[in-house]
Amino acid sequence: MKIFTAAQVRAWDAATIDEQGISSLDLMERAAACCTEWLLHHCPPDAPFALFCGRGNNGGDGLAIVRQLLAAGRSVSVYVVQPGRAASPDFAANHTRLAASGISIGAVEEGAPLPGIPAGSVVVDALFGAGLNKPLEGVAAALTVALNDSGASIISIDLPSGLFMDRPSTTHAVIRATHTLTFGAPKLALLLQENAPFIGAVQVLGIGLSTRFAQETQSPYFYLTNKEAKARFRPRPRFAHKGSFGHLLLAAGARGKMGAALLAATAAARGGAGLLSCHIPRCGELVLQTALPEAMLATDACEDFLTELPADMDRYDVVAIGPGIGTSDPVAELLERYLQHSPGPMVLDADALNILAQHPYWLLRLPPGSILTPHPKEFDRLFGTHTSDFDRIRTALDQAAALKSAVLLKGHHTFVALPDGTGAFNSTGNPGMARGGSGDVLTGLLGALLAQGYSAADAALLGVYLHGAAGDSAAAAASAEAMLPSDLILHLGNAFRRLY
Ligand SMILES: NC(=O)C1=CN([C@@H]2O[C@H](COP(=O)(O)OP(=O)(O)OC[C@H]3O[C@@H](n4cnc5c(N)ncnc54)[C@H](OP(=O)(O)O)[C@@H]3O)[C@@H](O)[C@H]2O)[C@@H](O)CC1
Ligand SMILES: Nc1ncnc2c1ncn2[C@@H]1O[C@H](COP(=O)(O)OP(=O)(O)O)[C@@H](O)[C@H]1O
Ligand SMILES: [K+]
Repeated sequence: MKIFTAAQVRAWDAATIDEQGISSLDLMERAAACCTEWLLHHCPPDAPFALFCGRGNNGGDGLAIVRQLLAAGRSVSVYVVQPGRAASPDFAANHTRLAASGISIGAVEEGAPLPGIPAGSVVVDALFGAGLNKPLEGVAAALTVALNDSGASIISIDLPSGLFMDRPSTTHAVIRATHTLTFGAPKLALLLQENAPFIGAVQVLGIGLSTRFAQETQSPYFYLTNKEAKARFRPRPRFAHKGSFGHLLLAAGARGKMGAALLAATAAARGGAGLLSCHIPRCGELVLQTALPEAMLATDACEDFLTELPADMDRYDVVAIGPGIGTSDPVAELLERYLQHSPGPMVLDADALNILAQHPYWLLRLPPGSILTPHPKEFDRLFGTHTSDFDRIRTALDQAAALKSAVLLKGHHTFVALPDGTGAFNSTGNPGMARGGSGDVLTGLLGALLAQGYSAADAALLGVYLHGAAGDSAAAAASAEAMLPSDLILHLGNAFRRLY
């Protein structure tokens, strides 16, 4: 599913109107009907609604929703911000239709007291949507702050008012929605970690926008859903043998951090690598051999941490390195040797990324076709401080192209920057995965997918999707509260089955 810019969203509406021979007012009615249906199904049956409308088409949606809620027999109050000022034609048409019903339409005016919100009301925010072109100020900003402070549930139509679609919004007043009902496809701003305080739970409402426009219009960003993951998945051929699926070398662990190595190794084994060898310090030998008999060991001479390259590096196809290795000087020197001698693409995670942050020019040695898996802190250590996620995703795309590798930015909607200049936001995963160890599982899985011959782009997209899907399966079984990162590994089978 593609993610469009504000200009493309406007063009999408226009193409739909043109293609379907309908008026923009008809499309507004359809969008409003989808919102009304959602509200009727998801809000308490006896809750009164309080709608706050701007004077653009977002406000027009709001007025149409009011009319539809009234027709459904619900109690509704409605306010328009500065109603005497210029309005869009479709707003005006809906205003006339609503006024004809006899309902009193309140006004929110500069300098006048703001309307009170009866306890238990559901607030619907239809102030501004995709047309926002400057930060909220004056009465709109004051109303936004008051609605946020009211404690009421707020359902935002299309976007939380005050949130820009494709640039940062963190320094001015923005509605803090409980739910955002957005039209057609998720918008860029709704996928970024920095906007988490504003967007609440996002619901994408299909309002029958043109599929032809969506297919034909280019966008650098897409939403990684089951469809995109399935398109990249290759089932194991019936006559395959273990040599068909590559040999992964996983370099992980140090004293006290062997859990990270075990999680990554088990995920690599379940992720489908044909052969798995683990380069671990001596202290981990017994636990690895006992807990994961499927793994071969390339045990380091050092008891407590990794110090030397395993012999015969050519035996391996892919190297995954980082979970739990520490950042001491000997380990850093070893990472440099790994970068020099890796026989194929690499997955770099955790401490490997922190070491690289200290030696950024080592990145030049990264084999093309590799995958870097930073979370936002590791990302900033590696590529410099960023003040916004919009900048981070741009840097990720630049780095992916320069390194000819995939660069992740992990989070609720992990961003996968691909070497071809496009990037995907993941649709799977849940807060039960916000635990130490979840990232180690991803590293093992990505290594296994690379070992099986997937390109960096396909491995990164599939790995991130499967990891989140395993998380969703684990949460369904054990709850987001009680699930463990090791449950992700047990549920990888369910995740793979979603791709059949
Ligand atoms: N047929 C369609 O297209 C459909 C559209 N749909 C709906 O339309 C929404 C987009 O509507 P929209 O383009 O009219 O913009 P909207 O967000 O209502 O803003 C209104 C105007 O406010 C102004 N303004 C901007 N920032 C401001 C600020 N900070 N403070 C004060 N004023 C500010 C600015 O006008 P300006 O001031 O620049 O003259 C802007 O034009 C979309 O999100 C969806 O809900 C659906 O019905 C589906 C069919
Ligand atoms: N709220 C969340 N929603 C979805 N996925 C999440 C969430 N929190 C964490 N994750 C996922 O869990 C993993 C955590 O990785 P990381 O931060 O490296 O942790 P660690 O290496 O300590 O386990 C990432 O893949 C991330 O996308
Ligand atoms: K809105």
